[in-house]
Amino acid sequence: MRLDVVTIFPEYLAPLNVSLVGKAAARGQLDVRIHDLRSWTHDRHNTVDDTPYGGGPGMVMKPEPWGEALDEIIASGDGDAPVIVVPTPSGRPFTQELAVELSAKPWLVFTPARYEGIDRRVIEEYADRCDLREVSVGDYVLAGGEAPVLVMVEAIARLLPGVLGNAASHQDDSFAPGPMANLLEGPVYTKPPEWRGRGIPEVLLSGHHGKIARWRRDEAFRRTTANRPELIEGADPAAYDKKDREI
Ligand SMILES: COC(=O)COc1cccc(COC(=O)c2cn[nH]c2)c1
Repeated sequence: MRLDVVTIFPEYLAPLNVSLVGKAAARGQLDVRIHDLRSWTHDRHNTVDDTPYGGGPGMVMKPEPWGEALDEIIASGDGDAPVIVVPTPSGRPFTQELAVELSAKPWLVFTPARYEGIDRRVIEEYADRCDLREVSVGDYVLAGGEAPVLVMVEAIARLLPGVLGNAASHQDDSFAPGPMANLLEGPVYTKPPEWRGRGIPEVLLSGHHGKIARWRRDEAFRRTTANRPELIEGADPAAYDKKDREI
């Protein structure tokens, strides 16, 4: 997978060259290219923003630098068009499902904005030419889209085959499809068997895999009901019972 990011803060994306994503890039599974938007400005001050038409607070990112940047990046591909991902509070929610969909794409271009956002005509121009997704990582407003890019790239890259150590790990992800879909993960424990007077739930020491699976499902239900009740109506308890019978 090729990943391009266009930003006025390239140093903000440095973490993409370390840990999980860094290793995948080193192994050639990921081709990460960080671009400084100001490379496509031509004035003495490398201007990327201007005052908003219609007035109002803050500044808007000018269309010209984005247009030159995206034209050059898209032209550098060997024919196929990238999916352009625009982090924005007003986008569709970033979900595990979307992470899975994007992890199957050969090329993603992220366009994190600063200020009050990018001139709308840039989005219209590239939505006409590419598969463009406006995506929100949460219902809050950040100073820029760079942190959302780090979040989305990590969620996507860990799904790439061989990038996450144990391939089985993401079957049990929260929100992963299947009978445990839409449930939050339950609690996890490891050695020592007692820590500050706190032990381990007996069932986890029983070696009875059926009981352990049921306990984990019940704990996931309990935690989801407590923290994210809105996810429960999507769950189908009958599917869980069927799953237990299969064990
Ligand atoms: C067309 O899209 C744009 O112009 C982007 O506009 C903005 C405006 C303000 C802030 C941001 C950065 O993203 C977030 O704050 C964000 C993403 N997810 N949750 C919060 C982006």
